[in-house]
Amino acid sequence: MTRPAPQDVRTVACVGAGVIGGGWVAHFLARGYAVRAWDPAPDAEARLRRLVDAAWPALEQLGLAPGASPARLTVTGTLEKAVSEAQFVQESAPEKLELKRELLAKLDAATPAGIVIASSTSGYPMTDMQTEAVTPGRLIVGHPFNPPYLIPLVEVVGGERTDASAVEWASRFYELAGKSVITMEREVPGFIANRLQEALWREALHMVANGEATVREIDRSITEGPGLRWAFMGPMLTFALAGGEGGMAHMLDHFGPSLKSPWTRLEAPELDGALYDAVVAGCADASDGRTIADLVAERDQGVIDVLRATGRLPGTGAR
Ligand SMILES: NC(=O)C1=CN([C@@H]2O[C@H](COP(=O)(O)OP(=O)(O)OC[C@H]3O[C@@H](n4cnc5c(N)ncnc54)[C@H](O)[C@@H]3O)[C@@H](O)[C@H]2O)C=CC1
Ligand SMILES: C[N+](C)(C)CC(=O)CC(=O)[O-]
Repeated sequence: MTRPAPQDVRTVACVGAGVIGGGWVAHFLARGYAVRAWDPAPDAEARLRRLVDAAWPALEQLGLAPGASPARLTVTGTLEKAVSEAQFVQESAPEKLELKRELLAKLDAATPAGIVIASSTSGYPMTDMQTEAVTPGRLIVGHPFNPPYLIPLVEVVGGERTDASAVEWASRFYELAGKSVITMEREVPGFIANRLQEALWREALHMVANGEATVREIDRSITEGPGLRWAFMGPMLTFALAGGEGGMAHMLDHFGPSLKSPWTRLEAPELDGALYDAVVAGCADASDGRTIADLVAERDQGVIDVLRATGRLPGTGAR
């Protein structure tokens, strides 16, 4: 067993370096880790370095750990080279179950014994992904939020064959790496936050499909409405306040019966060509000429402003 204490980790490997893998790379670099990354795409290194460069101004605003630098990123030519000296591995390959199964088995074979390997999956249970691994006890889900270098939350959960010690180790490691961790005691479909987001997203798609609301209206309904509260108070306590001095008990007495009103559709809509085109066109319209890079910069600044305003700028921690 070569698992270091979480506070002794110096080198992490990121396998799969797209939107989320790249975001993890930026996060770990900013936290002062040496990062070894591997991605099979021919243009992966250039893409990854562009992502890190674009994220760095935001990370500088948050405060870098001593010694943190993009120069501590090594992009390797093989998966084996990325993980051979890693003290933690974060997998962020495409969301395809068979691919994840094979990749996690490969990572398990190539990573030194005992080192914890986390998957960024948005929803596959680890039980379904760890089927091919020889030592599945060290495989966990560490589900981040985009961008991982700014959104604190990580949902951590193991599968049926995961050792409890790996879940505990990963939760502590992520905390030390500046994340806000929810450690789940058992596998739940969609984890917690994604299950909530998916419900909202499903209803948004129904409204676009039925011409009930535009993409722009849907986004504004959140940013000018409930989203302002959700940045610092979740939906439960927010609704407790809807009950006035009677709190949640009065809220339930008052509005509980309307839970049965047919406001929501529950079944996902068919993502047919018309809905696909309407959502893509609606987003282009709502972008008002801003490029994806413009929107990333705007989002990053917005998240930093909210974290600062609510007193939640993370400490940088020393390595
Ligand atoms: N995009 C998002 O908002 C979020 C995504 N996730 C999860 O993160 C994971 C990655 O998603 P994205 O970064 O969005 O996808 P992406 O498409 O941006 O990146 C995937 C990367 O994996 C690489 N890749 C392809 N085959 C591979 C293999 N066999 N081994 C290693 N790398 C391989 C691709 O070249 C690509 O660079 C998925 O499991 C996804 O569910 C989690 C949270 C949020
Ligand atoms: C769209 N998504 C399901 C991949 C999103 C996530 O998994 C988390 C996030 O960043 O909102």
